[in-house]
Amino acid sequence: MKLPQDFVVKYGQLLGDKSDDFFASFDQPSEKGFRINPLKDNPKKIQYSLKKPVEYTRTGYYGNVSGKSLEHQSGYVYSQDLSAMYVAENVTISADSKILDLCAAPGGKSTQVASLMNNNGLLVSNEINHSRAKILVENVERIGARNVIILNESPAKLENVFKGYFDQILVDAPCSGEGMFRKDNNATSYWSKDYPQQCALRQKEILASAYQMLAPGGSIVYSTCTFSPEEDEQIIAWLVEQYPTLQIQLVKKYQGMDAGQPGFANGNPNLSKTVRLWPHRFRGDGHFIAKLTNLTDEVETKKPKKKNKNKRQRQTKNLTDEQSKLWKEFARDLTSELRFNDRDLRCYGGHLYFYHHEWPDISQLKFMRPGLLLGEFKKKRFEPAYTLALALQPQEFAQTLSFSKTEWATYVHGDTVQIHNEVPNGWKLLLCDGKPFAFGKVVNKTVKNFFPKGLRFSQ
Ligand SMILES: C[S@@+](CC[C@H](N)C(=O)[O-])C[C@H]1O[C@@H](n2cnc3c(N)ncnc32)[C@H](O)[C@@H]1O
Repeated sequence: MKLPQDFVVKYGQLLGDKSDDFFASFDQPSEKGFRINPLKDNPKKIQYSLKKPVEYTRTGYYGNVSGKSLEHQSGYVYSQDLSAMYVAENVTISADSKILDLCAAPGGKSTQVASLMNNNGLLVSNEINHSRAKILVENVERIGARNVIILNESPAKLENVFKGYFDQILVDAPCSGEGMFRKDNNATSYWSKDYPQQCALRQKEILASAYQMLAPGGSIVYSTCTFSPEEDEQIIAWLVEQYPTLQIQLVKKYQGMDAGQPGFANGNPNLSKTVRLWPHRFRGDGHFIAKLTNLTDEVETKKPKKKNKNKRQRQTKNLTDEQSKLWKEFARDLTSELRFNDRDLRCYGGHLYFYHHEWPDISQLKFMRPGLLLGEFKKKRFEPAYTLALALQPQEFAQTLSFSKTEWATYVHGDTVQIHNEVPNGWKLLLCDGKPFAFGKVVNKTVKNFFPKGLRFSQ
């Protein structure tokens, strides 16, 4: 690979006699990894080999998964770089954790955190870029978590709502992406000598917002997929100088992982508690990870919320009597805990969501998914969402219908499926190999297709 000349000079100086190995690593293929999803029923019953677990993760394995497989479509597996999958392992998760993933698209880390939360607490997954936020929605919905809100906001806007709120904040920052050179040849074309410094300015702004949203005792996990000291050790050195209540925590180093280098910044010895995953020393594409805990016990008073009368407010209202009746009719086939109390149901523009009544008010923010999408009200009927199907275990819906792999392929392609035995008409949770993958509606031995149009694919 042709690396930018300034890059070669810079890392030649920083790495000395190790730099040849570093440069050579860009010509080696990336080794593949994937994670399984403990939110699913029988998460290990998949076609992929689980013989090679990734030792520094709870759910990671070496190997390649196909984006067109049943396991991928139904959210049982998620393909992820071997170094990227160590980041979320450093987020502390407890039963009622409030967690923010501030720079979340396409969703590698959000899906990992959500899959480890066991549907407890709250994950707010945010992405500033709208088209990337749509991809985030697709990826997060597939894993079937019930405790995720997906937003499309700038970090500064989030501060108005979430000041001092989160126990854990993940900042997987936009960066100069040097760890992407191997995968994406284009990544070298927008790299320049000054690029890391420009990225560092943006990272500081993002972290300043993150700090405002951190609860006393809470932690920030900061990561990049780049090697530049300006965006790694120097950012952490700046952060602890700027916010003295933050203390750098030790990130555990497994085989092939190196300590962050104090000499790459201001010499603060605590920087060696951070971790560097170099591509010539480790099997992934490369990452930097730091964890900092907020040792203050002061809770700043909330800023009063400014009301902007000209701003278009989304319509947020609870259910009409008719909507409530239609939902209850459908929910009879759900297990009792999933019938949801009215106070945990919200309707936005005809779409029904599960939104726990104790979650904060997000009506002034741009949201992509205000909670778990349950379905949509259409002229005097309720149509359950694909998202709900993926959030269910087979035993949680009374009406199921099992498909063969061929029938599954027909359905995800967008076609109807004929059935040969007597099955009562109505909504069915469709299963293949025991895995819920969509809702379908049986009408006189035909399963009408409700697979989302934008997600259809052929084998
Ligand atoms: C490294 S990527 C995140 C990858 C993601 N965490 C994952 O694991 O799939 C960084 C993200 O930050 C977003 N971003 C860019 N500028 C930002 C800003 N000023 N504030 C917050 N996020 C920003 C980018 O759109 C991008 O999606």
